Amino acid sequence: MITFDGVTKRYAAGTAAVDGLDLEIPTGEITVFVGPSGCGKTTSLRMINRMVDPTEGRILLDGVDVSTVDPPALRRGIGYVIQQAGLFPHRTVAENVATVPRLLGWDRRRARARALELLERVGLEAALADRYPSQLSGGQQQRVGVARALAADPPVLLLDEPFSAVDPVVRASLQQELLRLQAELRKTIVFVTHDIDEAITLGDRVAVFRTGGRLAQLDTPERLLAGPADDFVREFLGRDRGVRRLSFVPGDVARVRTDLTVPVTADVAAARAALEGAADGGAGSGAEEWLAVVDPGGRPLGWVAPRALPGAGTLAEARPEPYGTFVRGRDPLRAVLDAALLSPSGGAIAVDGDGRVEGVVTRRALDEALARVAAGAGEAARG
Ligand SMILES: Nc1ncnc2c1ncn2[C@@H]1O[C@H](COP(=O)(O)OP(=O)(O)OP(=O)(O)O)[C@@H](O)[C@H]1O
Repeated sequence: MITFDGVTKRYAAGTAAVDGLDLEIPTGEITVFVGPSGCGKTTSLRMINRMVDPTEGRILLDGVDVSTVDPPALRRGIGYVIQQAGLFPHRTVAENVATVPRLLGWDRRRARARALELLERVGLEAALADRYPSQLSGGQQQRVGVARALAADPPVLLLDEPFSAVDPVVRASLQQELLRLQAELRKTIVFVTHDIDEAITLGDRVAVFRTGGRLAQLDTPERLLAGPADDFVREFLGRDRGVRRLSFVPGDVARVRTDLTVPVTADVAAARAALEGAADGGAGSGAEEWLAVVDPGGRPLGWVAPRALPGAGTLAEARPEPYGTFVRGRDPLRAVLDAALLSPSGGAIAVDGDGRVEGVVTRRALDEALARVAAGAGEAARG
């Protein structure tokens, strides 16, 4: 755990870059510092590894005041990655990654083996190990930067806008890669960005800073989206806050019905009987619900409206309409909504991890789920 205890930083010019910061950063989680330019994110980050020392207050790392620790010793336990990766241009990729192990006295062979292992971990081919940084793409350089920071297996990682110099597609893949790595490594990560979407994607908790180096709100992404503390945070979170919040609500809050799925080989009379049965089953208005037609392998073929059922024969005579799917038990409610918006039925087809149909979320069930989420947002806002 990293604790900021009444931390203020004033540079010579006078005004505070960071002002009275109290903050706890839990072990094994990603905490993101986000806020507009100049709000003191980088200064706060650099006080953790003593690249900057506070004017007032203390920073504790697992209870130890970092001002009492010799900076080189402190930094051995803290990996650090900056924008543009900051690689040594005249050292190869493997030498860059092996820098800290070599400083720690590892022999050349062991340090190289560790470097190669880490390059693989961050998704780089071993063939890149003997190139120089200038021979890599921006995204590859950032991966090397992350590998280098991980080389001595430090418990803490400080990442200062590490992905901001790469294009959005590469950036999204680096973000996913970091989340995958973190699921394995469980480091204590402090990540600085000015991009609120990046903060929401990566953070277990997000600290929103306002200009003047003050903390505006510290919360989980979900709670931040549901209940911004004030107008500054609300503005900073930007548009689509309600829909974005659905990414944090499990899709399972929407009830899945199994009585509206019919195989394409079923005959129309049986399908009609299924609809009548659904109506009698207390679920309401079954006779008006659309049916999800599945192929013999259990995969979806599309929706059929009751009024579009053929007069006789099997459902193979019907013309299925477009559909969207979500993976039950995995995807968030946002994916259920998205799937529903791709379907003229207004409902979503639930599939398992192999794409086989498990049931459907009807329009009505989705409405009920959204209403519950909206009620929850009201509670979060009232606090
Ligand atoms: N070495 C320094 N000397 C004087 N002032 C500084 C120094 N470093 C930062 N500042 C000032 O402190 C304030 C906070 O800077 P900091 O770099 O921490 O902000 P930031 O939130 O990381 O901004 P950005 O997103 O633009 O990088 C700014 O007003 C900046 O001008």
